[in-house]
Amino acid sequence: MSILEIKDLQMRFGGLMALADFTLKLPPGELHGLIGPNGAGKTTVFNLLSGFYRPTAGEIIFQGASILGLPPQVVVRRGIARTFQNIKLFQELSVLDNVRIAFHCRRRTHLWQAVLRLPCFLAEERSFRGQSMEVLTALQLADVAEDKAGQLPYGRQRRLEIARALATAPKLLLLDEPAAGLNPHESAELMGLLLDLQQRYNLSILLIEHDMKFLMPICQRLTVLDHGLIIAQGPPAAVRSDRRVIQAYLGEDAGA
Ligand SMILES: Nc1ncnc2c1ncn2[C@@H]1O[C@H](COP(=O)(O)OP(=O)(O)OP(=O)(O)O)[C@@H](O)[C@H]1O
Repeated sequence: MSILEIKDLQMRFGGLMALADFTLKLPPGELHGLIGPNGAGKTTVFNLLSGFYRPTAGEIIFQGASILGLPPQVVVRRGIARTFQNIKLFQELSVLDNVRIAFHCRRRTHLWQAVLRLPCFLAEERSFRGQSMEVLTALQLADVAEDKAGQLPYGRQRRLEIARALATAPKLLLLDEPAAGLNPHESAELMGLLLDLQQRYNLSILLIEHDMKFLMPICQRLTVLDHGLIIAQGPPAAVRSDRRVIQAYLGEDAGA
């Protein structure tokens, strides 16, 4: 069974068809790449999956149930977490607190229990702190847990965004250009780290990335969008040699 099934998804903004007939079945544990030129509709797919937009047509089934029309905070609790193209951290808070905040959506104790500092609240806090440190360790950020997020080098801020998404205990992780702004060495390191996370947390991952070089070796399959339409879907080798992909997206880099 697929963990995610998207059927004929459509998003229209006034007269602009940003996405049409988008269909994808994602098996559990797949790392799936989403590529295409600027404005092709990639981020729109993420906004639809995470509840930021409501589609004008189509269906999204996640773990056997429709998530259509659910608001973002409910979608997160169902098990879909995302990162953004532009980093959205709490710059003034510590690295650890940025991750601890994300545990909020898993909190079982109530505000009045926090105010009275009841044992159940304190135990939950301790558990969240421990789990946050585990996530930071997985992202190789434990050594900077007490530093301000805004003072981290750019590459580490990108990793912190992923750590924060992981803290919501997702089954499906949506990563919007996680390697944007990284140098080739940092990008390669990040892709290796993503493979580790996929195994460690048993994740399905949908990953938007512009640089095909990094995507090809780590993805099981790819979907290529152009002007809101899927022009190819399949294993990297097949997609790479698809004539429409070469024309629309890869151009002269296809053989590189
Ligand atoms: N909220 C919106 N209102 C109007 N048009 C939008 C909105 N969001 C996206 N679009 C349009 O939909 C199309 C697809 O945009 P989208 O951001 O999904 O592309 P993308 O493939 O992620 O591009 P990029 O690689 O540049 O991030 C674009 O033409 C964009 O201008």
